Amino acid sequence: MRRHFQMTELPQSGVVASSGRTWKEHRSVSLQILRNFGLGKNILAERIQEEVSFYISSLSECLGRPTDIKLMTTISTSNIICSIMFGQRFDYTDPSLVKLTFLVDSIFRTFQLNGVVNFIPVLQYLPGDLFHLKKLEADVQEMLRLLSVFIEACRDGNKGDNLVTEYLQELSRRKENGADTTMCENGLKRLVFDFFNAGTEPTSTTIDWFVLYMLHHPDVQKKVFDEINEHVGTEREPNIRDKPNLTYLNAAIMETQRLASIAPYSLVHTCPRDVNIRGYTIPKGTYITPSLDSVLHDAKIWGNDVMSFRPERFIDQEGKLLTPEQFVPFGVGKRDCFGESMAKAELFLYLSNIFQKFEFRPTEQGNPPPLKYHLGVTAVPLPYHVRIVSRI
Ligand code: HEM
Repeated sequence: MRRHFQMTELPQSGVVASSGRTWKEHRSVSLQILRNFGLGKNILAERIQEEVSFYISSLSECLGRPTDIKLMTTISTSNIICSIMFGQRFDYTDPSLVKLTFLVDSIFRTFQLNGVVNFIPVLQYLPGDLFHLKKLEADVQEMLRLLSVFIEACRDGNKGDNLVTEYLQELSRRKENGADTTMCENGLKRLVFDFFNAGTEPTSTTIDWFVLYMLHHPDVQKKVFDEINEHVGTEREPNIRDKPNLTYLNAAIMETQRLASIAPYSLVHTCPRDVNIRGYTIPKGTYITPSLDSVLHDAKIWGNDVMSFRPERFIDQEGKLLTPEQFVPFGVGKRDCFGESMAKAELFLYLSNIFQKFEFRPTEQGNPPPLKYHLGVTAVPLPYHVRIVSRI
């Protein structure tokens, strides 16, 4: 179960923060819709690949000069989720998309900070905005307003495959059949809000961390490129069918997810009933904050070099990729990440394509930016600049 957030404007539905019947129905309907669009198949990969081409063009415009790639990356990953939800992608300078991207960043930054208000609700009545609750409310309202415009634009039905139209059609079908459903207009709004946030920021932040680690480990960056060069070459773009052959890149992505541990406290759960674990009773309704860090950074699992960046730990002696069960960046159990397979396809396609075409260097030779981060819902590297050099 999820906990109930102290938010006034956000409909209590969708997938991320709902529980019980509402969660079950919204998760399964969404999964069905995304499967019809090709989740887990190459059709979705082709949509991602198309967006990656636009991203590469954008990076190409920044060659040679110090560049902060974060905004571009977030806009690009949000475009993939837009194409799924609304059946269209947007130009990187589209004012609504740029605004939405800033709002995602702001919401992820402030959500964890004001979490304390959920544990001690009386704090929300303190004067001022110490826990940024008012700011969060304003950001959420603005995001809902902008997303509602995109939702409305889907109602005329000429946007191609999209989640909004499919949801509305399924809702009508269930109503016509007299089904007892939790689906409703507010449920759609909340679903779109959930997917826009969850589907944009963690992927973009992982790419941001990967590039940062490559600045610190040029030897790893070289091996990533050499592997791409050997198995794909530079004449064609890497595609999803290359994934099984690029073992070192896959391992470097996993090592980034392990070490950066971008969702260190996952999402808060609520205990659905009294549970007894090793002699301790956890009463029904207790908030549970899973610590993914405690697994991803456990020296007993990963060895004494647990805090070093070493992709080889995910490769066995025969050169095959290892996926230990303790590799849990997407959470575990029934409420694990809904978008795991999509995120894995995105990370592979973005990173194989950009590291095939570019070398990323620190702006000051031998002096990479610090591995420091801001902790909100996710751990986001502090803004940094890179110098992008073309390999082709
Ligand atoms: C590298 C990228 C990503 C990471 C590291 C990540 C990680 C996570 C984590 C840790 C959770 C919480 C699991 C729990 O509560 O136990 C989660 C939930 C979720 N994620 Fe992701 N995620 C990523 C990308 C995505 C994408 C691309 C989507 C696209 C739709 C997505 C959609 C969701 C949703 C809807 C939930 C809530 C699931 C539920 O409550 O049933 N995520 N994710």
